Amino acid sequence: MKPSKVTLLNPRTNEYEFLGPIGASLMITVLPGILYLLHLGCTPKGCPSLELVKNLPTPSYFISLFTLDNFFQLFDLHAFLIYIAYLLYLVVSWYLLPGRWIQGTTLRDGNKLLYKENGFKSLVITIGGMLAIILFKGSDSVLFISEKFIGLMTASVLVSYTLAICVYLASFRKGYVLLALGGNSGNVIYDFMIGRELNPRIGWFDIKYFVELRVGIFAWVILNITMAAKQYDDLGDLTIGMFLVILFQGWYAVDSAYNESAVLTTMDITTDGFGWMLSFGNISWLGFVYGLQTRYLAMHPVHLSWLQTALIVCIQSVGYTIFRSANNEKNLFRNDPGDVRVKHLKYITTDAGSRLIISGWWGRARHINYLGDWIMSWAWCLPCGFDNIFPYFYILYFAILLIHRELRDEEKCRRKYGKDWTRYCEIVRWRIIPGIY
Ligand SMILES: NC(=O)C1=CN([C@@H]2O[C@H](COP(=O)(O)OP(=O)(O)OC[C@H]3O[C@@H](n4cnc5c(N)ncnc54)[C@H](OP(=O)(O)O)[C@@H]3O)[C@@H](O)[C@H]2O)C=CC1
Ligand SMILES: CC(C)=CCC[C@@H](C)[C@H]1CC=C2C3=C(CC[C@@]21C)[C@@]1(C)CC[C@H](O)C(C)(C)[C@@H]1CC3
Repeated sequence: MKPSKVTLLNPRTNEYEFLGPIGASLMITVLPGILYLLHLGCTPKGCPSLELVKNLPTPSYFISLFTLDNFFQLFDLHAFLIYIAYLLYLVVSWYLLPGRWIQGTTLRDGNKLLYKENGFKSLVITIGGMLAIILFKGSDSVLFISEKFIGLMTASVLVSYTLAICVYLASFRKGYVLLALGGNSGNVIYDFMIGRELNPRIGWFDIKYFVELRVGIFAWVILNITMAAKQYDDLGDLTIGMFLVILFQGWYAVDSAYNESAVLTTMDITTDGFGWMLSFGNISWLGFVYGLQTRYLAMHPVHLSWLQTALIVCIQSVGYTIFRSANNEKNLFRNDPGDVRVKHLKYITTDAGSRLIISGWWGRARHINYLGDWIMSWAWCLPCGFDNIFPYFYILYFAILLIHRELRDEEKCRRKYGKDWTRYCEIVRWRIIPGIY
């Protein structure tokens, strides 16, 4: 019998990533443990806390974290309701705020989806609202968020797992469903982790796009402002280190929202299904790990010298310049190669139709933008001083993420461009760090 169009569009694939079902099982169980370890292990009394040092995280210690008693200590109904109210706020602001409807890239079924672009407006209003509350009602008016940090984090974990389960189950509904090529292996654990449906939607509401650019990033910014308010409430002043971190990370978040349409060409939107990885990764990991430094500084203020401050500002400036100019160069070249700012760039044509830049930033390394992003992570961590390694976890995590992401992107491009990609790699030999890697 001739396979249906849907079957042809959703071929079964057994090429695993992330070490397949075993890797997926480890991610789904261990990463939440690391999330709690980072925050339960860092307290005002110590970071890591003496309790943690005594109970070194052996497997049995990890398992002991997941007892029902511990869960009910971590679960706070009031915090859960606050988090649900936060999600409702995000959905209502997406719905009510005006915004352009922009097209995504062409899907393999030939369709193009529309996305509402109003994230920047929504984030600016959210930041403005937070600052207005602190200005008019005092820094202590938002401290309930800091006091309920673990409860809010638990709420985010519950929401991320619930959302991933619901989207996974909905991907088996009757009718036409476009699956992610890498998320249709048939292995439940793996497909649940990597994401089975490519673009799960409720009407015009794109779940992946909304989660990718709102839930985690907005929580990150709100928690950072809250930690700064806590430090101000404790000290009567803000240390320069805290100021730098909330400025740099707030800038990164606003920059992401300002360049919202750029996310439509990332592999998360074009290739990956929406599963546990993007659900937990955005909602809980981005939301509660990316602000590790401000939570540390709220508990353990660090005073920087002007020379240290100047050095950190330089590092951020170098990182952001590489990050932003490299991303702009590619995005501009792809959208309008005749633009005066990019028409000088050299490129190679490919049988796939896209052009690959071989000069400028993209002639230095195949993912020079990742290098800029990682350099910025140093500027986010150095303000925490050198008394403790906890805040520097982000640098290690991010290096692993970007190296792995580059390998995934390389595989995607090799499949797409074939010999043209080999030719491109002979011209642009370095992956991320020119002359090194
Ligand atoms: N803070 C965080 O946690 C994270 C941040 N990021 C950041 O997001 C940004 C985007 O990264 P990412 O989503 O991985 O995608 P990239 O912006 O790196 O784009 C990769 C794609 O660009 C195209 N491309 C590759 N080489 C060339 C070239 N020489 N000329 C033209 N086009 C080229 C290919 O797509 P095509 O098929 O169109 O050719 C490739 O798949 C990065 O700056 C990264 O640092 C990313 C992940 C996590
Ligand atoms: C621990 C775990 C499950 C990791 C999953 C990885 C995710 C944390 C990241 C995968 C891709 C991401 C992107 C961003 C944040 C982190 C995750 C979700 C991003 C939204 C950050 C801001 C950038 O400007 C971006 C929009 C380009 C980026 C998109 C990818």
